[in-house]
Amino acid sequence: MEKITLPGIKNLIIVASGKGGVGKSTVAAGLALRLAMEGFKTGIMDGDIYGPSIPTLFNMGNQTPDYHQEEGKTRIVPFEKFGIKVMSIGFLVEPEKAILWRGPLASNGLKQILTDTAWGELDYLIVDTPPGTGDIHLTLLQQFTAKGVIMVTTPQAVAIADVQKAIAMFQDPHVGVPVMGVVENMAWFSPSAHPDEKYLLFGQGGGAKMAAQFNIPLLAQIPMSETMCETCDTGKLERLFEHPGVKAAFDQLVDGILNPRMLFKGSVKAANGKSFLLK
Ligand SMILES: Nc1ncnc2c1ncn2[C@@H]1O[C@H](COP(=O)(O)OP(=O)(O)OP(=O)(O)O)[C@@H](O)[C@H]1O
Repeated sequence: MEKITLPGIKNLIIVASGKGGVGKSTVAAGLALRLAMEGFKTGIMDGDIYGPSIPTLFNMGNQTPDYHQEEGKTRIVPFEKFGIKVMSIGFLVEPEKAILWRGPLASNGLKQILTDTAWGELDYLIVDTPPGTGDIHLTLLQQFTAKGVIMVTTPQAVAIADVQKAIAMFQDPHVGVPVMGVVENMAWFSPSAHPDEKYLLFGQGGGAKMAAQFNIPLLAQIPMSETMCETCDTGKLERLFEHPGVKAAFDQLVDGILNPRMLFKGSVKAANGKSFLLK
């Protein structure tokens, strides 16, 4: 099947997780914000049809976008906040209605919003997806040209097991989109008043072990902090990087996306998914 390349969009990155509630939307929003701070033209598309959280994270609930005509076609005008173009399925469909969408209706809905939004020229479009590996992921991966998928997990064994299943699907030759790496969120608790302290609430090493298993980079380990939860739930995204540990983790994530990363001794994996040996 011929893949759709969204005109004007240089890199489409999909953020996925095996399990719900691991912080996928927070990672997608933080990544978009960090890329925009780096000077990249950035957009975020909330494709989490069954629980769109981007409007909350960006403090933009209950807004309805405008439409305009472009070359004879009706286009949805994305919102803009923190220099990021923002679109969410939550701006267009009432959550109670979206939850009833199944299979092709859900995938076609997302496909239409992605293609009908007037994104303009973007260096990066970050797409937040529902948890798991459903029709929406298959549509995105099989029908759109994407740079790759970032997998978000928490360190616990139950979360890791679900992510393993998801990575196996993304790496299937019929899907064929590179998994750019793993982000371990809530890797440890680090109180805002004592950001140097680390409390390993959910164990240690889960993300690293999984990255090694699939030979993909561990892009970042994001600490859990009480202010991060409040920042996100009250839409104060601009304060996300006040915690030095959180800032360092997002710096590392962006670095891992922009530059090839060391994987194991002697081998390097580029963000395009190709591995090569270091001489
Ligand atoms: N590192 C963190 N520290 C503290 N709280 C966090 C962290 N990451 C995420 N959270 C909080 O956890 C909750 C779930 O995060 P989020 O909505 O990003 O998860 P999700 O995986 O996208 O969920 P869903 O399955 O609903 O799509 C939110 O309240 C968020 O603020």
